Parts: sequence; structure tokens; C-alpha cells
Amino acid sequence: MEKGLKYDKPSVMKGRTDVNSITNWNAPLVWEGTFDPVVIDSIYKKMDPRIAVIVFAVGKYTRFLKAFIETGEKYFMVDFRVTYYIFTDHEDEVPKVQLAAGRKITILTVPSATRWQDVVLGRMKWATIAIDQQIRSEADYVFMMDIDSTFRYRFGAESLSRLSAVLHRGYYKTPDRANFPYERRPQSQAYIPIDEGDYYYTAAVWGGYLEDMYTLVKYCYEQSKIDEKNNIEAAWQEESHLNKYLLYNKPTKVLSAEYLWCDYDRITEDVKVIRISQIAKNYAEVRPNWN
Ligand SMILES: CC(=O)N[C@H]1[C@@H](OP(=O)(O)OP(=O)(O)OC[C@H]2O[C@@H](n3ccc(=O)[nH]c3=O)[C@H](O)[C@@H]2O)O[C@H](CO)[C@H](O)[C@@H]1O
Ligand SMILES: [Mn+2]
Repeated sequence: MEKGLKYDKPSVMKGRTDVNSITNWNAPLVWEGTFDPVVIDSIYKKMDPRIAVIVFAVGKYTRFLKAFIETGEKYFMVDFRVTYYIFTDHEDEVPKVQLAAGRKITILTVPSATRWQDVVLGRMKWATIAIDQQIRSEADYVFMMDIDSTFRYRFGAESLSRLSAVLHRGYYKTPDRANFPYERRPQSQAYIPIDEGDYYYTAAVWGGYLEDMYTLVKYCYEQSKIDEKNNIEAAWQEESHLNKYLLYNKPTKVLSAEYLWCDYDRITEDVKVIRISQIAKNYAEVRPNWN
């Protein structure tokens, strides 16, 4: 980081005591109050990484693009180089948003779908192909995100690592791993035995080094293809495969539920800020099929 930078002296004794801020494999578990944004930004600015955000807006989900990008410009990796890769079947519905310097939008066309499950799983296929053909030469870090989200507070370089995953807000306090909604049928590639598991991660926000993300996205794609051949679809689609992978290949950073909350859940004591909030949506209205 740069010489002469002014910031509060870090303490050995003081810090968050209401939550655990380290995993049992010694990876940071990131909460507000566990990092100094000035120090973090200065460290990462030196590398000036190119950050890719991969989002899908297929069918009626294009309505979420405007708020996602506009709030992203306010809170996501401010002052860093960001490209939003928008995968859509309605190019004409991608809004024109004024972006800060060093930031841009790239539109990629994907087919429409009749089942939402095909869209959420299809993300793994199209992202694998796009990283291979294009993004690999344009980015250092990649994030995969749901589009039905708005940024509300800093989502910055403290989230960067080789592989960073976010605790699902609905399960981060679940005491018993048997209650995680992992895939429990041994016939599926995403199967996790009842007595295994660390955390339950959301598939709505995850990121890391381009090559590590490529490996994981491709893994989810390939596992779901095997499932398809065996006529089975994992309980929570790519989220189930993601959780299986992260159990046996531990993430290098775990981001607290601050990184993905939602508009309709009560905020808990330990969540001091909400960085992304999922928008309340009418599933029946936006999805092409119901179940
Ligand atoms: C908070 C959380 O854990 N979210 C997960 C949950 O999300 P959700 O219930 O929030 O799923 P969702 O409807 O937002 O779908 C996931 C994403 O796929 C895209 N999309 C989906 C349908 C469609 O017709 N068009 C379209 O573009 C869009 O980017 C959307 O944000 O379950 C999904 C599949 O089981 C994914 O695992 C999500 O990551
Ligand atoms: Mn969503």
C-alpha cells in the first residue's frame, strides 16, 4: 500500500466480539468492523484489478437491470475497473446508464427459456463459454450475481480473494448442519451426507480469481449435465453444486450475510449494514413457469 496513508491504528485486543470473524480453516469471515476500507482499498488499488460482474437478465428479469447497475455505480468497487457482463435475450431492454470512468457494460446474447430452472442452471453453461472465449483476457476477478438485487452500502475490495462465498442469510445461524438445504439424494452429483457441511452459501453472489471461478462455474455446469443425464435436478440447482464444491474446496474468504440480505427479512442485531438487498418480487409474475 502507499506510504504516508492515514488510518486508525489496528488493535490486537479490540474488534468484533459478537460474531466469529474467522473460519476453522483460518479464512477471514468478513463483517462490518473487521476491516478498514482505507487500508483495504489502498492494498488492492496497487494491483488495480479488472473486475467482471456476470449477471443474467432473461425474459422479464430485464426490469431489474437499471437499479442493479445504478446502485452498483454507487456502491460496488467504487474507483475500481468494473465490467458488467449482461447476458440477456432482450438486448434492446438493457438500459443506458451513465457509468464512472474505467467502467463499462458488455452485452452477450443468450436464448430465451421456458423454465426458470433452465435459466439459473444455464448461467453456468453460458458463463463457462463466455469466460473461455472472452472474459479470460479482460478480467482478473469475476463475480456471479443475481440481477434481482440492489446495492445499498459499500461492497468493496474487502470481498476479493481467490474464492469468496457469501453466507445465505436464511441459514447463517443454523446450529445443526443437518438442517442445511443441501442436496440429500445420493443419486445427484450435488449430494452431501447429513453429517457433513460447514455453512450454507448463496448462489446469488460469489466471486474470486478468474481461473478459480472458471473452474467452479464449469464444475457446476458439468455436474448438472451429469444430473440431467440421470434425470435428476439438484434441490437448489447450481446453488446445490456450489455448496458441494465449497465443502471440499474451502473458500479463501467467507462473506457475512451483509453481502446479500433481502428487502423482506427483518434485520438481525449482528448485521450492521446491508450491502446488497434482494428485491421483493412476485415470482409468478416474473418467472416463465411456476414450479
Ligand atoms: C438468495 C439466493 O440464494 N438466491 C438463489 C435462489 O434465488 P431466487 O429465488 O432469488 O432466484 P431468481 O428468481 O432470482 O433467479 C436467479 C437469477 O437467474 C436469472 N433469471 C432467472 C429466471 C428468469 O426467468 N430469468 C433470469 O434472468 C436472474 O439473474 C435471477 O436473479 O435460487 C436460485 C435457483 O435455485 C439461485 O440459486 C439463486 O442464486
Ligand atoms: Mn434472486
